[in-house]
Amino acid sequence: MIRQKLARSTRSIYLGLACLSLALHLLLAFFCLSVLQTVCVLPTSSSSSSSSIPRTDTQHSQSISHSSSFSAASSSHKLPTIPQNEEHHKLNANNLRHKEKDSFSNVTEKKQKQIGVGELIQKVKGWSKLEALFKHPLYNLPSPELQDDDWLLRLKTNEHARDIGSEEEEREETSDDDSHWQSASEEEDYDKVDWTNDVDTHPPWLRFHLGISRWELYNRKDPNLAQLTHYLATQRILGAVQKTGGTQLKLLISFPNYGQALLKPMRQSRDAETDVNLFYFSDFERHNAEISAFHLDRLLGFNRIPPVVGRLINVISDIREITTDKRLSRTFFTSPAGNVCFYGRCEYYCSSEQPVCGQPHALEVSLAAMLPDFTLAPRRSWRSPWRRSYSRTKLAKWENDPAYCDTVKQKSPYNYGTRLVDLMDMAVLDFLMSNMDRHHYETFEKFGNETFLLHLDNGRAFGRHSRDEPSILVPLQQCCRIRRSTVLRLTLLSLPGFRLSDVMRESLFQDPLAGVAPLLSEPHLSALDRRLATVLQVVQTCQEHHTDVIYNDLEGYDQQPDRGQEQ
Ligand SMILES: Nc1ncnc2c1ncn2[C@@H]1O[C@H](COP(=O)(O)OP(=O)(O)OP(=O)(O)O)[C@@H](O)[C@H]1O
Ligand SMILES: [Mn+2]
Repeated sequence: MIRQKLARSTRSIYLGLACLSLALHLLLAFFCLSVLQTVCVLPTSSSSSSSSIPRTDTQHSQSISHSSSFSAASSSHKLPTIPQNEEHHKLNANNLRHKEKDSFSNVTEKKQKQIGVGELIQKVKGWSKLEALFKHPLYNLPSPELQDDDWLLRLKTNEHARDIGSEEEEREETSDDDSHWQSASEEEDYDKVDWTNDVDTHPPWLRFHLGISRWELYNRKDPNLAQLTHYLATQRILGAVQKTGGTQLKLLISFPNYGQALLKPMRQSRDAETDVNLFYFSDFERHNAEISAFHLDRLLGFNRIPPVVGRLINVISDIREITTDKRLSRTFFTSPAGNVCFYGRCEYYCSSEQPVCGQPHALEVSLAAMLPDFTLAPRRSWRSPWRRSYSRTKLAKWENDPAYCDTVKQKSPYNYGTRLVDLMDMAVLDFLMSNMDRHHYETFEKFGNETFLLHLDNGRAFGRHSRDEPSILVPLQQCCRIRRSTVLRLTLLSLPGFRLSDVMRESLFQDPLAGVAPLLSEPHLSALDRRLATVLQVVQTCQEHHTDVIYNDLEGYDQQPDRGQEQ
C-alpha cells in the first residue's frame, strides 16, 4: 500500500519534471528563433538592417515627441532629458556582424573577436549610445516640407515623358508603360537594365541619387542608406580606371548595375601620424579618413558627405585584371617583398618610389558613393573665404586680419541665408577631424544659394591626434555665429551619455574594415572629445562678447507648449 502510494507520487513528480523541462525547452527554442532572426536579416529590398554596414534607425523611426523635455536655450544650452545612468552591457559582437562571408570577411570576423570591439560598446537603458543619440529629438527634427524643385532629380512621369516625346515614342510607351530605362544593348558583364518607375526596381545607388534634396544629401532614416553601403561593400567590381581631378591617385570603380564609387587606397599605416615637417597639402590622403569623415558628419546631424564604406579588395582581380586604363595597368609591379603594387599617374605620389601595395594582393580601400553625373546634376565649386595660401612662405589674408569676417559677411552669398552658418558647420567638422585641406566646397547648381554644402574630399583629415590645429576654427572665432541646432548637438555629444568618442567608435564599428583594425585608434577618438570641448569653449567666449552668436534655426520649436522655460 505504502509502496503503491510512493510509486504514484514519484510518477507524478517525474511527470511534473517532464512538463517543466518541455516548457523550458519550448521557451529556449522560441528565444533562439527570435534571436537568430534578428541576427541573420540580410538587407534586401524588404529588410534593411545588416551588421557590417551603417544601420539607419528606420525600424525605430518615431515621430518626434513634442512632449519631450526638449528645451534648448540658446544661451544656457538647457537640453532634453539625457540618460545619465550608464548601464554597461556587453554587446555580442555577432549582432554586429554580417552573415555573408568571403575570404576577406573571414579574416575580418577573426580579428573582430581578437579585438573584442563589441565589448567596448556600452548600452544606456537598453540602447547603445549611438541608438540613444539617433532617438534624441535633436536628431529627429521634422524636415521642411519639400516641393518638387527641392529634389535634385525627379523621375519623369509617364505623362511628362509623353508631353515631350515624339508621337512615335508615344506609341511605344503605350505598349510598355514603364520602359524608360530598358536598355537595348547589353554590355558585357553589366546587368540588363530593367528599372521602372517603381522604386523597388531601382538599384541602391539610383535610390540614393533620387533621395538628394535641397537640404541634405541623404535622410539618415532612409533604409536605402544601409543597402547602399552594403552594395558598395559587396558588389562585384567590373571596372577600375583612374579618376581625373584632384592631385592624388584615386580610381573610379564600376559595378554590374551601373553604380560607381570613388576609391581611395590605403597608403600608409593607419596610425602613422602626419610628419611634423610636412605641409598639410603634402600629406598622403587616408582611406580611413574618408570613412571616418562620413560617420562623423552623420553623427553631427549634417548628412552632407556621400556614404563611404571600407572594403578589402584584391589588387589583381579587382584592378589589374579588369582595368581598361593603360596608364594605370602599366604601373603594376611586384615588390621585393612579393607584394603586388601600382602607382598610377597623378600630380602627387604617383611614382614607383611611393607605390600603393597589397599584402600580397589584399588592399584596404575606401569607396564613396558617386554623386549624380555632372550632366544630370551640375555642381558649383566655391573657393572657401578661409582658404589657406598653399604656399610655404605666404600667409592668407584671414590669418592676419582679426576683422576678416566683417568683409566676408558683407559679400554675396555670405550676406544672406544660411551660407555663413553653413561654413561654420564645416569649420567645426574640419576642426574636429583636423582637416586643413578645405580649399573649396561644392553645391548643386540647381538649388542656387539656398542649399546645403557638400563636404567632399576628406582624405587629409585624421592625420594627427596628438595636436589640435586651432587655425581651422578661426572662421568661428572671427564670425562668432553658429546654428543653434549645431551647438545643441555638440553639447549633447559632450555629455557622458552620448560622448562623441563613444558614438564614433560604435558607428565606425559598423564598417566592414573595423574587423581588420579599428578605423580610428583610441588616441584619435579621445582627440575628438578634446576638440569638441574646445569648440564649445569658443562658442562660450563668443557669447561673452557678442549678443547675436546663435542663429536660431529651431524657431518653430520654441512655440511648443512645454518649451516655455527657455530664454
Ligand atoms: N563622391 C563623389 N562623387 C562625385 N564626385 C566626387 C566625389 N568625391 C569627390 N568628387 C569630385 O572629385 C574631385 C576630386 O576628388 P578629391 O577632391 O577627393 O581628390 P583629391 O585628389 O583629394 O583633390 P585635392 O588634391 O584637390 O585635395 C572633387 O573635386 C570632386 O568634385
Ligand atoms: Mn584631397
